[in-house]
Order: sequence, then structure tokens, then C-alpha cells
Amino acid sequence: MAQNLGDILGNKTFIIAEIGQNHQGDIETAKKLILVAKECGADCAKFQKTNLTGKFTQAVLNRPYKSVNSFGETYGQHKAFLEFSEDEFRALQAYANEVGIQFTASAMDMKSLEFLVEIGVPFVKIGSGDANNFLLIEEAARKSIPLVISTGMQSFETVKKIYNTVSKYHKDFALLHCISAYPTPSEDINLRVLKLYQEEFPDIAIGYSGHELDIDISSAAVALGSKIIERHITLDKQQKGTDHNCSLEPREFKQLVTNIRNLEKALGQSVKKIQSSEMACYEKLGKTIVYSKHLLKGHSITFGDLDIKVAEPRGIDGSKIDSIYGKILNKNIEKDESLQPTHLL
Ligand SMILES: CC(=O)N[C@H](C=O)[C@@H](O)[C@H](O)[C@H](O)COP(=O)(O)O
Ligand SMILES: C=C(OP(=O)(O)O)C(=O)O
Repeated sequence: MAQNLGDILGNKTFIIAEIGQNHQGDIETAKKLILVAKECGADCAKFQKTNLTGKFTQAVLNRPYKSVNSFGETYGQHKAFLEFSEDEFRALQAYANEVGIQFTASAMDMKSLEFLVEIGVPFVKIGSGDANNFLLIEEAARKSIPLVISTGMQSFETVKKIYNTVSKYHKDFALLHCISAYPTPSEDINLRVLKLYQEEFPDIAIGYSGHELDIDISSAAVALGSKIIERHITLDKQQKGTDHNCSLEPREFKQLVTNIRNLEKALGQSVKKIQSSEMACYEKLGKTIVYSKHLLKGHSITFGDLDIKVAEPRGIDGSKIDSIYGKILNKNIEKDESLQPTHLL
């Protein structure tokens, strides 16, 4: 195994900019998208690699594709228009290297898997369309290359089968929760599936590949423990193509990255303590123990003698009140005076 997935992902949320086929079949647009992905702060620029006869039957390739999103008369012509050659893929990989962003693609058939392994991508993505393709999954697992596998359009039984299949070879893989609806309605997303995956598959990274319209839900997926976030990126949502409208334009993608990085800081650690940033407020409004009435030297403090107020000078913290009862005063006291340890015998 070249590099393990843990090293590739690092300590922060790993953010994949899915360029997919949003390049409109144009290599210069694809390069622009790689650059924009880098400028937005994504960790990885991802494409889709397809060998048409490896992925589709001839009948599907011949099927008329009459859609506003179609780039050809038949589905085969449409897909061929959007597909880059191996040389073009190598050129894109070299460009990503130059720009300084990781480069990979989803392998949508066996030949594409072979090709991606050959060109040395850091990990291979298996998209939801292949999450039930156990011929491809098993072969990919045998390759000993890290895998990131999306699980849209699958039952939980199939997801467990993916986990068990890859686990026979190694644990260097991640599963992404995904709903393959473009765009995905909120009520279908069920982000709680992330918890289900985390509990069922505790020894691998769990992430989220989103196709919803906004960025909030993908940020929330990070709060729920997603280690990987994948979102489509586009230069312009209004363009022709199935994925553009649920993709993020550069401004939104950048905002998503900012949100995620801020959220990571905010998630912090499960340690409850007073932060130094709270001290200004604590000094101004934090409450301390004061006397609720005039009391004489020798008095034994009892319930009703004390109050908890914002007072000056600050005295003993309000949380300590129970430890004061029964203590004897060594001086006379005025109402509202802050209780100090020096007042007690
Ligand atoms: C499931 C899956 O592969 N989904 C991919 C990833 O999200 C999509 O990018 C599809 O390739 C795209 O929506 C297909 O659109 P058309 O059929 O117009 O080429
Ligand atoms: C289909 C893909 O992704 P997802 O299932 O995560 O949308 C893909 O990566 O090609």
C-alpha cells in the first residue's frame, strides 16, 4: 500500500471537490476547476473515470438521451463527449501536482480502476453507482490502494457487505453516507446514518458525500463526526449538465471550507473548564457570596444569612455556598458585603 488512508486524510476533515463531469468535456475548464478547488481550500480535486463499454451495456449506450442536460443524441455519445482520454487524465494529474492539490477519480469500471492504480492516485473513489458492484469492489480491495466508497442507492445490508468485503483485505478504506438524488431533499438525507455507520464500522473513517443545494447540512455532517466531506464544484450552476444545480460555486465552496475549519476549532475537546476568554465576563458579571444582612462578630452563619450577587470586591464563588454554613464570623458585617475567607474563624 503506497500511503495509508489515515496519512492522506490527516487530522482535519478531508474535503473533496468533486469536479465529476462539470468540466463540460473541456480540458481547460477542468484545469480551471482544479485551480478553483485549490483556491477554495479543498484537499482533493476529484474526477470520474469511465471506460464506456466497461460501465454500460451497448443497449444503454445506444439509448436516446433527450434531456436539457444531454451532450449527445444517445447516452453513449453524451458520455463520450464528457469523458477525458487517459492522456488528458495524466495532464490533469500533472496540473493538480503543479497547483498543489491531491488528484483522484472514481473508478467506474475495471479498466478505469486499473488505469487509476497505474497513474498512482493516492486513493480510488468508488461512487454510489458501483457500491453494489462487488466485482469492482473486491478487485479494488485486492489492489491494496486506499479506497473511499460512497453508499448512495444501497440498503444497510449492502453497506455491511461492502465493509466485510474490503475488510477481508485491509482496513484502509472509508465509507461515505450519500443519497444519490440531485438535489437531495432535506428529509431524505438522514444525517443520523453517520452515527449508525460510526457504531457499526468503528475502525474505519466515515464521511459524507452531499448532493443537497446548500452548505449547512454538509457542515453539520462534520459536527456529527464526518472525517471526509465531498461536494460537487462548478464554475456556474446555470450551465447545462445534470450535476450543476446541486454543485457549489467557488464562493459557496470556499464558505463551506471556512465553516468546516471554524467548526473543527469549535468542536474542540470534551473538557469543561472556564476559558481564559470568559474571564472578562466573569470579572464583570460572575456572582460571589455576599451577606444578606447586618451580622455580628461570633455569629454562626446559617441559611438566610447569605446571598449570591454581582459584587465588589469579588468574594468567594457562589458555587461554594454550602461550605460556608456553620462558620463563625470574626468581625461585624454589613449587608451586601462580599464574604472573604478572612471574615471567618
Ligand atoms: C451515481 C453517479 O454516478 N453519480 C455521479 C456523482 O455524483 C454523478 O456525477 C453522475 O455521473 C451524473 O449525475 C450523471 O449525469 P448524466 O447521466 O447526465 O451524465
Ligand atoms: C458517484 C460518485 O460519488 P457519490 O456516490 O459520492 O455521489 C462518484 O464519485 O463518482
